[in-house]
Amino acid sequence: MPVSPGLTSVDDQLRSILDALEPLPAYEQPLLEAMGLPLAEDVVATSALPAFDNSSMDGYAVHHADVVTASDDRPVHLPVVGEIAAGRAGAKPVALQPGTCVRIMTGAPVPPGCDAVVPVEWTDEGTVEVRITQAPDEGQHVRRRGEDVSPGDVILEAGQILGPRQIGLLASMGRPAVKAHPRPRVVVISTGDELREPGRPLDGDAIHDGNSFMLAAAARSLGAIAYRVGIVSDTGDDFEEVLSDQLVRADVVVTSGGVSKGAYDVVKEVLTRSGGVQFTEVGMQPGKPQGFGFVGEERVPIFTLPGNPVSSYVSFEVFVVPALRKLMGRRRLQRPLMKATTTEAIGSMLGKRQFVRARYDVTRTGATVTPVGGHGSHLIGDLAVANALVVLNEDQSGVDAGTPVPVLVLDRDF
Ligand SMILES: Nc1nc2c(c(=O)[nH]1)N[C@H]1C(S)=C(S)[C@@H](COP(=O)(O)OP(=O)(O)OC[C@H]3O[C@@H](n4cnc5c(N)ncnc54)[C@H](O)[C@@H]3O)O[C@H]1N2
Ligand code: MOO
Repeated sequence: MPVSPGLTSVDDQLRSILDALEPLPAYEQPLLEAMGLPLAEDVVATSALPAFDNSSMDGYAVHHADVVTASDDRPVHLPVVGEIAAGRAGAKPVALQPGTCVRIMTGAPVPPGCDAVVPVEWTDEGTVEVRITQAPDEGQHVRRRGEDVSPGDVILEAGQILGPRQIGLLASMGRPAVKAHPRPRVVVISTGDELREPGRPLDGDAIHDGNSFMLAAAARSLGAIAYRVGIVSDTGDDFEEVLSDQLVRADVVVTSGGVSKGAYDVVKEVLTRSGGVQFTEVGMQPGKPQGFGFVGEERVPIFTLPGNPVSSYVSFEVFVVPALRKLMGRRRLQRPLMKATTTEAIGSMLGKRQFVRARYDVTRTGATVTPVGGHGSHLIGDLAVANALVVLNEDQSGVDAGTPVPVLVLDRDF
C-alpha cells in the first residue's frame, strides 16, 4: 500500500524541500572555521613537502662512502666542521666536504653532498671530532624534498570533508584559509503559551521548553550555527515580530509547535496569511503536520515542525538534516539506512512511514535493534534512551521479532 490518500509521502516532501534549496555560496574561510565542512575547491600543491632535503635524526650529516666501514671494532673518526639546527640554517647552504661531517638536528636541511645521517646513538657525540661505530645505509635518515607531496599534486578534492588531518596538510602547505560553504545559521523558535524556560518555575499547566534546546543542539551537532531564540507566545503579532526580527541572522528558520488543527496554532495561522509556506500532512508517524517554505524579502527557508517533542525531533532528522547538509555543500544528504535484526515485534500503521525509536547494538552475531517505549509522540524520556530509528515503510503493518529491518543510526557522522 502506498501512502494514505490525502497525505504527502515522506519522499515527495523531502524531494520538494531539497529541490528548492541550493548550497550557500562558498567563500574563503580560516582553516579552523572550515573544520567539518566540505571543501568547495580542488587544492593543488603549490610547493613540495618536505620543502627541502632534511634530516630525520639528531646526528651527523656525512658522505656515506666515508662511514660505510664503521663498526664497533673499526670505528671511523671524522672532524666535525659545523652544526645545522632546524630554523637556523640560513639561506646559503654550505656543501659538505668529503672526509668531514656536520652536526645536524632533526628537521634541519642536509648540506649539499650529504647522503646519509648517522644518529648520535651510533657515535661518541664528539663536537670537534666524532667517533662513529655503525654505518647508515646510503640515504638513510635523509627525508627527500617532495617525497610526500610534489608541486602540482591535487592534495585535496572538492567535496572532501575537512578534518584534523586535512587541515594539518593545508596549514603545512602554507594555506591560512580555504574555500568552503559556510555553516548555515539556524534560528530556532518554539511557540506555545504553555512553555517556560528551563530553570523557571512551572505555574498551572505550564511545561518546560524542551524542543528549542533539542533542535538547536541537533543543528549544532550537524555543524550548523544555532541561535536559540526561545519561547514565543501563541499570539500572532508576537510570532510575526520575532520572526521578522530574526530573519537578518538566519540562513534557515526552524519553528516548533503551532502547526496542527488547534484554535491557537499560531505558526500555521501567521504563515498561511503571509504566504510562501506550504503546510502539508505527511504520511509519517511521528511527524504528520509539516510546513516548509520561504519567508521575508530574502526568502529565508523555514521549517515549521510539529510541537510534540518526538515529532519535532524525527521531523528534524528526516527533513532538516538533509536540507542543512545541502546548504553546507555536503554530497551525501541522507543518513544511510543500516540493516539490523529486531529483537522484538514492531507494529506499524499501514499508509504511513513509521519511525520507531530503538536501541541499536552491534553484537558478536551482528547488529540488533530493540524498540524503546511506545509510538507516543510525547515520550521524550524514551527518545533520550534511543540511539536509532527503525524505519517501517508505508506498506508494512509490522514486523516479527527476528526480522532484518532498516535503521537510521543516530549521532554518527555520515
Ligand atoms: N485534531 C487534531 N489534533 C491533532 C492532530 C490532528 O491531526 N488533528 N495532529 C496531532 C499531531 S500528529 C501532532 S504532531 C500535533 C502537532 O501539534 P502542533 O505542532 O500544533 O503543536 P502544539 O499543539 O503546539 O503542541 C503539541 C504538544 O507538544 C507540546 N510542545 C509544544 N512545544 C513544545 C516545546 N517547545 N517543548 C516541549 N513540548 C512542547 C505541547 O505542549 C503539546 O503537548 O498535533 C496533534 N493534534
Ligand atoms: O505526527 Mo504527530 O507527530 O504523530 O504526533
